[in-house]
Amino acid sequence: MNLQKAGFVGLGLIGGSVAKAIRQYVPDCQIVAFDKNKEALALAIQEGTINTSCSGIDDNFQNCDYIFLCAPISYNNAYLCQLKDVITPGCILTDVGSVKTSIHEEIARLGMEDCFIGGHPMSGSEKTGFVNSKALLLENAYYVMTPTESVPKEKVEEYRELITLIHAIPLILDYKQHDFITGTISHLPHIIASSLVNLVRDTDTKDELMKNMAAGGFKDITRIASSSPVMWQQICLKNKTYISEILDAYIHELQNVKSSIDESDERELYRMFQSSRDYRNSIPGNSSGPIKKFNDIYCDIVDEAGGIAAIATILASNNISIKNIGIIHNREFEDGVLHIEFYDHDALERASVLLKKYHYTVYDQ
Ligand SMILES: NC(=O)C1=CN([C@@H]2O[C@H](COP(=O)(O)OP(=O)(O)OC[C@H]3O[C@@H](n4cnc5c(N)ncnc54)[C@H](O)[C@@H]3O)[C@@H](O)[C@H]2O)C=CC1
Ligand SMILES: O=C(O)C(=O)Cc1ccc(O)cc1
Repeated sequence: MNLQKAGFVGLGLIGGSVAKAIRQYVPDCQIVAFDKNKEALALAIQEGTINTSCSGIDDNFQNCDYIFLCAPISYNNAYLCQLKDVITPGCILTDVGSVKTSIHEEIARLGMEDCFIGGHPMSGSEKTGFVNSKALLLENAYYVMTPTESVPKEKVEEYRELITLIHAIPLILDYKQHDFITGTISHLPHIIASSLVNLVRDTDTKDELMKNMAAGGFKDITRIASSSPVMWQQICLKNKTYISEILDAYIHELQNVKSSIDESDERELYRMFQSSRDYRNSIPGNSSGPIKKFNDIYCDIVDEAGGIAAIATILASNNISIKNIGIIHNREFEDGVLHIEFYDHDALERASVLLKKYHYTVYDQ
């Protein structure tokens, strides 16, 4: 894999995170970027993430090995026409959009299939903007690739290597299959979260008792309702057919629950909660997915000086060596958590038992 120059159109949460990951793992790579937000570009230059800040899709984008489209979906699609005149032979054009069918259709319409591999990192958060971007966002997350039929196989392999290099997990899917899957596991949950929040707002008492009494369950399943409205508006519009189909299936599911409640069907209600609990518990702790064995644990720590040192001391005094340690923030641990990597699985298991004994909350992978 030879990555000398990468271009970014849109340098927000996801574009910024991919650019930072490339900067971290391919430090000599030249990175050029255009974003309509000049502050994001200025910050990216100041932090050393990018080398060149562009005022549009101009000649700076020539000779890129990869160009990443990381703006909201409809802008990515609209920029393809301009990019067609700028990209150099051999350049791979990719995007990070949450929906893939519309960009594949536009690529086909413009006859650009030879250079396009759709992309979608299955990680993110409800936050937006370059300021919130970080290379770690992509770590251990699935990164879906949707190559066209005609893009050279060696280009797909090179892209796969790049994704692995930035510590994400490549997964090749057909773009339609991608849209059906993400419609179910990502787009529907966002719609449910937002509509539930709106239901509470619309039925709350004058003194906002519901809002103030809302407990963990409500907060857990509605965190994503704080996401970018423009992004989710576009996702719903671009994945309209699948989302509509999936909503029908979900409404049917809700109607079944309602019937069970109306009919006081004890057995059916128990079956529903039992089967959902079993399936939910079978989802790996690392929700990004693959059953890949990591020697890592995540541990809550008190936010005060000496918190990390206390843990390091407990481990060291029990002859457990740490390979890597640091605080991370991602979509699973939004408030921050201590990530500890060990050299082997035995060390991980001993550390987990030990830290629990000291009353730390430990999340095993
Ligand atoms: N937020 C998330 O959790 C995830 C988002 N995505 C996809 O990533 C893409 C970007 O989303 P985020 O990074 O989250 O949003 P963001 O709002 O953090 O970043 C978008 C960036 O694009 C720029 N932008 C907007 N319109 C533009 C235009 N016309 N020309 C140039 N730049 C423009 C904005 O200034 C901003 O810096 C979307 O297509 C979304 O579907 C993919 C995975 C996860
Ligand atoms: O924050 C979360 O839980 C998310 O679901 C993030 C997310 C949002 C959009 C995507 O296309 C992929 C991931």
